[in-house]
Amino acid sequence: MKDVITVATMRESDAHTIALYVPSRELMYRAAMGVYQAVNWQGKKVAIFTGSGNNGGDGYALAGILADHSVPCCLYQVSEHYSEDGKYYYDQAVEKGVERKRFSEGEDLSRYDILVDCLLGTGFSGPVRGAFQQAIQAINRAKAYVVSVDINSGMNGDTGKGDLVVRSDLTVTIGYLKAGMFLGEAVWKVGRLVVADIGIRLVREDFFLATPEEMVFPRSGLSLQSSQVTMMTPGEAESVSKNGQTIPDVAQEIALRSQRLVRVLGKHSLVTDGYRTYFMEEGEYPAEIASLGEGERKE
Ligand SMILES: NC(=O)C1=CN([C@@H]2O[C@H](COP(=O)(O)OP(=O)(O)OC[C@H]3O[C@@H](n4cnc5c(N)ncnc54)[C@H](O)[C@@H]3O)[C@@H](O)[C@H]2O)[C@@H](O)CC1
Ligand SMILES: [K+]
Repeated sequence: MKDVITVATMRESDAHTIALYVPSRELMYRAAMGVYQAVNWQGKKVAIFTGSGNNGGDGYALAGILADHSVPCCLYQVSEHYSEDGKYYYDQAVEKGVERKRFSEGEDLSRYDILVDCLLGTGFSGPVRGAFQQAIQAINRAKAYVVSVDINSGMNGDTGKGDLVVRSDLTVTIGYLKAGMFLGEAVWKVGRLVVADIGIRLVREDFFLATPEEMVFPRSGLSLQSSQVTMMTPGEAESVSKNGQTIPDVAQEIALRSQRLVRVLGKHSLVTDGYRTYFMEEGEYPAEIASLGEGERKE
């Protein structure tokens, strides 16, 4: 079972891990290494777009790792500000001779094979401001393969919403899957999704991505083992409604994104096939689900 968490949980878990277990600089290096390992960079021309926070810092650390592996890359800085750890890895990248540019509108990006989006991560809120708007537009216009780090820039990590959002071919999310990646418009913005495990200790669990074997209906013992079923969200109604969504909304959207059945556990359970959402009293299950076939009944 994989955890799917909110931005608040991610940020609290980051802080908890840094306070007790792993220095933040080490976590940033691990994040960048996770991105490095998720992509085949050899022979590619790479541009990394960096913002002002630690998401930008991941980009600076990645630039250093690429330099160590003789992959040419250019840093496009969209802000002149750095986080503390970001500045550390920026200085390292400079020492390693990485090319750097201030991003300006109308930049010709046609020579790059891969664009890396390190503009905005879990610290993003509100509408995209200033030069970040032009940078997101430029990334989305380009023909290159786009890799978003942690969260597609401009996307709300809890709701999947955003007026101006990077469209990625691959999103390497740091630590844990974020709920917004399965909701709303995220369906159209996130290509492939992978998780880079960097050793973050979770402070709480919000949602789960479950294996089919974990989808056993009470009383009947019906187990949905078909490949159609992998997602389960026992998220608390309270935390879901913070995003202005009802539980059926959340389940339905996650189902649409994942093309899987979704079950929200609780006193009343809920199952959706991506088109319709079924409410169930404890111990019940809808006839449509039951008719999935004998072969799918648990022995
Ligand atoms: N130490 C940690 O907490 C770790 C953080 N990591 C990375 O750091 C990210 C979080 O870093 P931060 O908390 O610094 O936040 P971000 O880097 O996501 O963004 C914060 C920056 O964006 C700016 N910003 C916020 N909203 C904006 C808007 N609407 N328009 C334009 N600019 C806006 C803020 O002024 C701030 O400078 C994660 O997504 C992840 O990529 C990873 O390196 C792992 C460790
Ligand atoms: K990003």
